[in-house]
Amino acid sequence: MANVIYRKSGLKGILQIPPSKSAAHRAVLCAALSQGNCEIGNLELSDDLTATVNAVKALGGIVSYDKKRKTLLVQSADLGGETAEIDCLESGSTLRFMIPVAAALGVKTTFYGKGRLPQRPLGIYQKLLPEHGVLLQTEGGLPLKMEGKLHAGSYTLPGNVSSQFVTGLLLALPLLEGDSEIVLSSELESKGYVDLTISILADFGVSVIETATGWHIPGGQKYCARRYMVEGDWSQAAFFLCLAALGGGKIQIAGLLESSHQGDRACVSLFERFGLQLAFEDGVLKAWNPNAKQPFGGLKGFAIDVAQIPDMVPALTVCACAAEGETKIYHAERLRLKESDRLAAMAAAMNALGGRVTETEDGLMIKGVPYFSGGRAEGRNDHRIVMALAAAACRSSKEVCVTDAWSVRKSYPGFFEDLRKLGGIADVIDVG
Ligand SMILES: O=C(O)C1=C[C@@H](OP(=O)(O)O)[C@@H](O)[C@H](O)C1
Ligand SMILES: C=C(OP(=O)(O)O)C(=O)O
Repeated sequence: MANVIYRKSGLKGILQIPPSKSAAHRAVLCAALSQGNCEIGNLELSDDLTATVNAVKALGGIVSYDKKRKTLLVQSADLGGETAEIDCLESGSTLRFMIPVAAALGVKTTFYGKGRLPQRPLGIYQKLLPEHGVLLQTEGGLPLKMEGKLHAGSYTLPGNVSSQFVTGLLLALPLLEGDSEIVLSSELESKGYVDLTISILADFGVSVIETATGWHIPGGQKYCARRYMVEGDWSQAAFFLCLAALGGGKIQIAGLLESSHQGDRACVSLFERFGLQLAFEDGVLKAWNPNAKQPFGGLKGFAIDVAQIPDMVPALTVCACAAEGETKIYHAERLRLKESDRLAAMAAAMNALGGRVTETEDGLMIKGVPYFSGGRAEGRNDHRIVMALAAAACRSSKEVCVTDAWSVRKSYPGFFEDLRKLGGIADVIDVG
């Protein structure tokens, strides 16, 4: 167990944003399912990515990581086998992507996980997979035992529980003999993640056709091996935009794709709306707040619909706490089902640091305060909570102490180091 102590400091400089965890999960699976050798460049082994790489190995994949070149080599191998054990650690993506993939390969698999993963929803697969030839057995959550081979057909599911079910099916169904349909019975949320899936599938030669209610997926397709470079992570960029908004110094972020399919690139317009200055020049996103010394840093609150961008909420909440007036964050129900209940976690953390946040059924109501007191907040073993709270130190009279520091390894192992490179103070203290 470790705490991180964030202290106020001048932040400025340039940082290389880490590769997108979401894009990397997809690229690793597409590469593993292809016939041939693939190199995936710009890949970092966060804990979540490690879970997906180990899942591929459990299904017979031959994978090696060159740390120096940040490159994963996925050698040609037929995935499959009779049985497998897959430990998804705390990664919802790994679990929800691997279930249909292993089912399409007909591998009798037991899935494990830890932290909050066993409580995160799986009901959609528990209903859909038995309708298509696959038996799922659990005494509640994980471990989950799966047996049978997935059949092509029509898959009807709601779009507002987790887009990861749609992505899992989109990865698996092209492997089946016949054609399949995915039919959405309610509007799709987190749509950007599905767009990202479809674009990476296309990069590996797999096509799906959008229909009025979902997608038509031709069966019998082959994933084509290729060299792939993972783009930068927009969800991680948001923490640095928040730091620029509250801290004032110019932060430059390299490695982001302006035309990305990641829905979280919406952080640009959202932080701009708060009052942050932003410019994308020569592939570098530059962010600064010339009014940082004014009361509320010249930032103003507003209402934000986060149905498509759930991972933005922790960073947006910290910024809103420092912005004048009220900010309403809504359509955020699914945040209660992530690594922590992120609505409860952010409300408790910011209130402990001197913010004014109230939980609503589907989000948060935030009243801005000119300064925070600082103090101690619970990270709740949630990487995005721990990273978001770094920015609170820019406006706090005392230091900000956050528990569960190393949860950042789930998606961004180098977060504290990158923060320090910009002049930030983040001291990690082992507390046994
Ligand atoms: O597909 C993905 O890579 C992800 C989808 C999102 O989940 P939901 O679709 O459950 O919102 C997001 O929160 C998660 O961090 C990554
Ligand atoms: C919720 C997240 O990931 P996952 O669903 O893959 O665990 C996340 O990275 O914030």
